Amino acid sequence: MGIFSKLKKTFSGKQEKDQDRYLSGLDKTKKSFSERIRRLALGFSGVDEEFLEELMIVLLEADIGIKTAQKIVDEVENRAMDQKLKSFHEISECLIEVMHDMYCEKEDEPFHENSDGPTVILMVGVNGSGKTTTTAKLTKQFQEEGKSVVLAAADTFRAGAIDQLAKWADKLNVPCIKGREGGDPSATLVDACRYAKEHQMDVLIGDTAGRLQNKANLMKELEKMRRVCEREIPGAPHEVWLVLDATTGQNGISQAQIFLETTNVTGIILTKMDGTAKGGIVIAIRDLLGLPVKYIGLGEKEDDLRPFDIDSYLYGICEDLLEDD
Ligand SMILES: Nc1nc2c(ncn2[C@@H]2O[C@H](COP(=O)(O)OP(=O)(O)OP(=O)(O)O)[C@@H](O)[C@H]2O)c(=O)[nH]1
Repeated sequence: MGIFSKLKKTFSGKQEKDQDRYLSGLDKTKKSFSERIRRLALGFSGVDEEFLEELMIVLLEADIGIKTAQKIVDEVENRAMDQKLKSFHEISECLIEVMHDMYCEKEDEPFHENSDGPTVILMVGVNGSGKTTTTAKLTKQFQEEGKSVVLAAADTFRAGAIDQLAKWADKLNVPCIKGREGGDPSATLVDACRYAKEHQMDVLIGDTAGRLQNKANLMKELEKMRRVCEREIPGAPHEVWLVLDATTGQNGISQAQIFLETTNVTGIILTKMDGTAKGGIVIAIRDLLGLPVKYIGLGEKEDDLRPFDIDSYLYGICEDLLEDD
């Protein structure tokens, strides 16, 4: 069964709330991606140089990035030759299949849950990427799984960041360990780890500052945070999630690379997917950074976060093309 039939079988007609949010959150990407692919169909007369060039442009417009886009184009060309694909429908299905296979090439590690005490998650990323909002959204998700959560407002750098997280904590009714503005974020994390152990919390989420002004400083700060967490709770931090703003496109990938060079990131959370037509960045992240996209942010409310799933994502961006089937 081809990927189009598989996606249709899995998702068509499903009216669940979760899936609706996934689809509406990807609406901008879907509209522009499907529209551009359909435009490609107009002048299609086979997989020739002109077609491959146009396909490359479509992928770049979706923010897949030049390296990854080139790989996809080459692979579509190879498969089209090997499998003697002729019609535009076959080619567009092959394209989605190549994107799927590229994402699935690497296996995802499951959530590193600490079976022996609180699971510590550190949120890292540049200012404004959505760390604080995502921390709140994650809190809600863990609460829905029946887990207790404590927050650590370890962004002691940005004025107002502590209050912002504390407000979310009030709203979600979870404890929040607050640092002092301008204070040492590691000290806040130590307090939070101790609180989590003492109160037998399931999850501790640490919202950190996103300073990128100097790689050496960032490295030092992140290393210290890891060290103090590990000292308080062996194996912590169990996850370090890098929050990236999808609307910053390829720029976001460069930022990510700096974080990857400075600390052991275990996953990506891509925010503001609802605000961009360039959702192809998911594929570029996977290809260039090798990291799984754990969650995607699809809005500003606490419910607007979904675990990333490659099939739902591909269905979300190519749903209109399936109708052409
Ligand atoms: N549309 C949309 N907006 C989002 C999403 N995630 C976060 N935002 C908004 O992005 C803005 C920045 O989010 P914050 O959570 O404050 O970002 P931050 O990384 O904590 O920022 P600093 O505290 O400055 O480091 C806020 O206005 C959020 O409401 C999302 O998935 N979709």
